Amino acid sequence: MAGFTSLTERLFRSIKIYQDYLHSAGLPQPSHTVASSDGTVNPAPFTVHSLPDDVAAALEDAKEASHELHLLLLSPVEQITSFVPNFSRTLSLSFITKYRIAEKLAPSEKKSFKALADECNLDENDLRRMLRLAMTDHIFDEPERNMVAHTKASLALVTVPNLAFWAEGFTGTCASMTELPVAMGRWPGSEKETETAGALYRKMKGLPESFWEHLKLNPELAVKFGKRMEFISSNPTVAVAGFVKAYDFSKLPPDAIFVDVGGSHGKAAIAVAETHPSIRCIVQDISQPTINAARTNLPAHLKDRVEFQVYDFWHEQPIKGADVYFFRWIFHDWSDTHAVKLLKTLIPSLKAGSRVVINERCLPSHGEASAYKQRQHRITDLMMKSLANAKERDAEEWKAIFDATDPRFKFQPIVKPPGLQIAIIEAIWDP
Ligand SMILES: C[S@@+](CC[C@H](N)C(=O)[O-])C[C@H]1O[C@@H](n2cnc3c(N)ncnc32)[C@H](O)[C@@H]1O
Repeated sequence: MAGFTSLTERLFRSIKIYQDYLHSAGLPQPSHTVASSDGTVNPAPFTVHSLPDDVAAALEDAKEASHELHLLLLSPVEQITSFVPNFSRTLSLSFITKYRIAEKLAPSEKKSFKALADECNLDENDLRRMLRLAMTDHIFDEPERNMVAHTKASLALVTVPNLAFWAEGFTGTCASMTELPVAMGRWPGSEKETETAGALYRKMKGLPESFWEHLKLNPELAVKFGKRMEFISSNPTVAVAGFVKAYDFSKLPPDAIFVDVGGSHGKAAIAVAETHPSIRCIVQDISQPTINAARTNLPAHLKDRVEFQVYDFWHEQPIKGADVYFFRWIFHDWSDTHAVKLLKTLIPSLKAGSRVVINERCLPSHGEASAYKQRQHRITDLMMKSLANAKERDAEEWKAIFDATDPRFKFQPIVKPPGLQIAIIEAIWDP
């Protein structure tokens, strides 16, 4: 664990690199204030500017050092008590997204709490109290008493595609996650998707206990879920482009067959086909409407090389002898027992040398990453637990599910491309 002085020096050094770059590139210094030119869609919502690699690394380093420094500045008691505000802050975001408050305000407009409350059919005092809490995170501003204006963060809820859907869903998931301690005590080690924090929460609301059942019965939620996934995929540290760049395609025959299992709209397959002109891709998904939409939206020049197929991955894999069976964000939705079952459905279709390639998180092992770098992995892991008794896995757990399925799977070294949150996990079939 780094000490106070070294963290301060790191912070000073990395901020200087970032500031010098902004200065030399003629870019504005960081601020929360909406500039007159703001209000347009930011094509790269996760970064304010597109930065050279070394400057992006310095910025990341500054975030990490300031996070650790902040924790060192708190007393041990404050470290504990600061958890309460952390949780409450999600409530104001939940309120803002539920009532679409950000959309009611133009980029450079000032509007009274009263006018906003009237537009949302809410009580003025309730709205003021929630927004004033959000303002402590610089989400909205009160430039003069009782008047509300956008900050860059509140405006992002309007201009960044699907961010508001993601925030609404995420704050809802946080609410159901509060049942985790109860669920873990009631059903220790359960792998059933109906014995979860989410199930307890949904039951209280009279909804189906299984998340997947809930999604199936609620088309409106399914659409929102798709939008949230799209937002998550727009994060460059998890985007499919990162996989395409990092995976060594030279290992495959030039005319390889690449099956994107549970591939949704086929983003991964399309990216592979675009960059590798002789690879043929098949996208499989259980959802007929998803496959229909994906077919309609496929760029015309890929029609010969990207096919779509409705398929339920709990049944035997219909594409025999493919070179790659690719799974992105599939295994983390399922417990270990299910993961083994899923791998077994592939076995009758594998040829010698077929590869199972998984593009998901690989949790850091002990001492591998700082607390700051671990946090998002740990949150996602518990989110999957609360959703369906599913999980994120570390390197040992990934190997264990292949070993438990069949010793003919030869597990390969896991690749963790620098700057990406998601890893490449691979096993080769060796009969
Ligand atoms: C978390 S999304 C991942 C989508 C895609 N791989 C990606 O990276 O964006 C899970 C996908 O699995 C699909 N799915 C769920 N159960 C399935 C099943 N039994 N068979 C095939 N696909 C399934 C869903 O329809 C959804 O598109």
